[in-house]
Amino acid sequence: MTRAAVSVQNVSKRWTPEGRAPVLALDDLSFDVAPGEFVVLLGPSGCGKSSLLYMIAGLEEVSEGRLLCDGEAIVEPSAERGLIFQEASLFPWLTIADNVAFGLSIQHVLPERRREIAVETLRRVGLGDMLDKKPDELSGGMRQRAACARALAMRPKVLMMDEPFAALDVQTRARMQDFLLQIWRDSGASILLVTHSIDEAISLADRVVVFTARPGRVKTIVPIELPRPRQSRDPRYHAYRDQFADLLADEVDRAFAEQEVV
Ligand SMILES: Nc1ncnc2c1ncn2[C@@H]1O[C@H](COP(=O)(O)OP(=O)(O)OP(=O)(O)O)[C@@H](O)[C@H]1O
Repeated sequence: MTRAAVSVQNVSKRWTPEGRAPVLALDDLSFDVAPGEFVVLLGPSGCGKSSLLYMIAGLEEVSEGRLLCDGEAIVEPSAERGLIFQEASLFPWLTIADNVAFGLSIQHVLPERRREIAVETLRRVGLGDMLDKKPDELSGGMRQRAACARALAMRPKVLMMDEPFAALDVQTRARMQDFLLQIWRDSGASILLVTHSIDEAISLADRVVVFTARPGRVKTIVPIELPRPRQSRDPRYHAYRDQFADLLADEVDRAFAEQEVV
């Protein structure tokens, strides 16, 4: 049997904000991500999606349960598990090529090889002409592609993305989704992507993990059985859209109700 790229086993996360009562963000979550699988996490605001990514990235500890990457317990950050945020977190004082090369220096790649890998990866994401530009000279979509290049250069087994396209306009977002599917196929990495967008989930995912309102639990896991590229005109696409809208409606109501009580 193939080992899961990521295995989430009965994971709970409790945050204890200073001077306030503990918050149970995630409660007894279990699911696996297969090697090369594209999994989307969908759920109402505050249900713990980002918390889960931080824990898989090794930036936060689980309160209970176990997290494994390729059969090994996750105890700290690793180049095997890249994390990309909504706003590309590039160093503004470094060129795009140096931003990509910087991650490789942490991996102890020899300096001459770093530049080569950076150039090669930036070409793959269509930024071969932008090597010596600084991040603020690029558009939002280009900065996100540079952030993808920085993560991909490390050859991660798992690429995690926290609402990576939420700040982009509709057209750029659609192009970035196509771009992401292309690099996903090329790299063979597993992807775990958080989104609030039902359409993004249907366009991208092999499987969608739907979370309940906080504390986040797995409400259901829906495989998207549509050929790629996915056509929003397809009646089956509409059926998925209705299914997710119904699944989320109850949870969003619950999340609001809780906020009103607080
Ligand atoms: N560093 C932290 N310290 C304390 N509480 C936190 C921390 N990070 C998250 N939380 C709390 O955990 C809960 C889940 O937050 P999280 O950001 O993981 O949810 P989310 O599903 O990603 O939300 P959104 O979709 O709005 O980004 C929230 O109640 C949040 O306030």
